[in-house]
Amino acid sequence: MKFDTASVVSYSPTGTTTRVLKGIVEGMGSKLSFLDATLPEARETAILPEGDVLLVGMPVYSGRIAREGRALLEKLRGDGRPAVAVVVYGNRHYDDALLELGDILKEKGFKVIAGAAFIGEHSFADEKYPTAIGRPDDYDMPVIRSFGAKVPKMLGAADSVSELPEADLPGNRPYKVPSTMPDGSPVTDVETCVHCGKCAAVCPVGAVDPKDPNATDGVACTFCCACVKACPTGARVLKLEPVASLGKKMWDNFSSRREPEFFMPR
Ligand SMILES: Cc1cc2nc3c(=O)[nH]c(=O)nc-3n(C[C@H](O)[C@H](O)[C@H](O)COP(=O)(O)O)c2cc1C
Repeated sequence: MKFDTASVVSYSPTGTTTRVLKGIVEGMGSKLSFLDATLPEARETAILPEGDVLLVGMPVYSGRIAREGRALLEKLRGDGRPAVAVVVYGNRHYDDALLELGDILKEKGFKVIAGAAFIGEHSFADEKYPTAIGRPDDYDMPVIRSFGAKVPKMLGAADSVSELPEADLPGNRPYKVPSTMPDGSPVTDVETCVHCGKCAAVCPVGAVDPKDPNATDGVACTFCCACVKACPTGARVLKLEPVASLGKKMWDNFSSRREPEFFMPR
């Protein structure tokens, strides 16, 4: 099948999903247009991708794809084109997220030919409770590229999209009901804050007031921890309980290394 260009759509508050997608694209070896739709302006002005194949990556939040990412996918139109669904999760599990992503892509008119679940540093990880810290790492990257390399092979083996088999993605319907996060968005230590504004600049939902980071909109906050990870002085932290203990809870229960999984017809 003729395959010249790939389009990539990413939503990635702490950057691990984007790193995974870039690795896949390296493995695919194709020309591409990369849409990082993490920040609100990018989501609003998103120009819908038009490549021969679409690659979509979303982080897993509470066993589902992240809410803001889901809203972005509503804008897509497949017109029968093939798509690859990728979820990135923090070493607990991805539950129904990959199935959900595949279902949305199908609903939008794509043919989902492959899916994968990769592991990324947990949003709540820190030096003390380092769940999946540094992932995707040097062991993951060749695996990620090898997944990418399989995509052009699959496409090349078929004469048309109708000949391409659909991927069977894992998960259950109805999907898991995401747990509601308790109150407790990140706070800023005024003594160590240097007022650089990075916390506000990286927030995917515009919840942080650049003039006063402690005036964070706790309703809009998705607990993605982009602000915490971007803070150059460590002033921005998850401090309020019970959210502050989630990092420890993850480490206590989900520190055994999980490995990437591919779902594509043989
Ligand atoms: C609110 C929230 C919920 C999460 N839920 C899960 C989960 O259900 N399973 C899991 O393994 N990781 C979970 N994570 C971790 C993220 O999926 C993981 O850190 C991912 O790499 C973040 O992607 P990003 O760097 O592209 O933002 C959650 C993170 C957040 C912020």
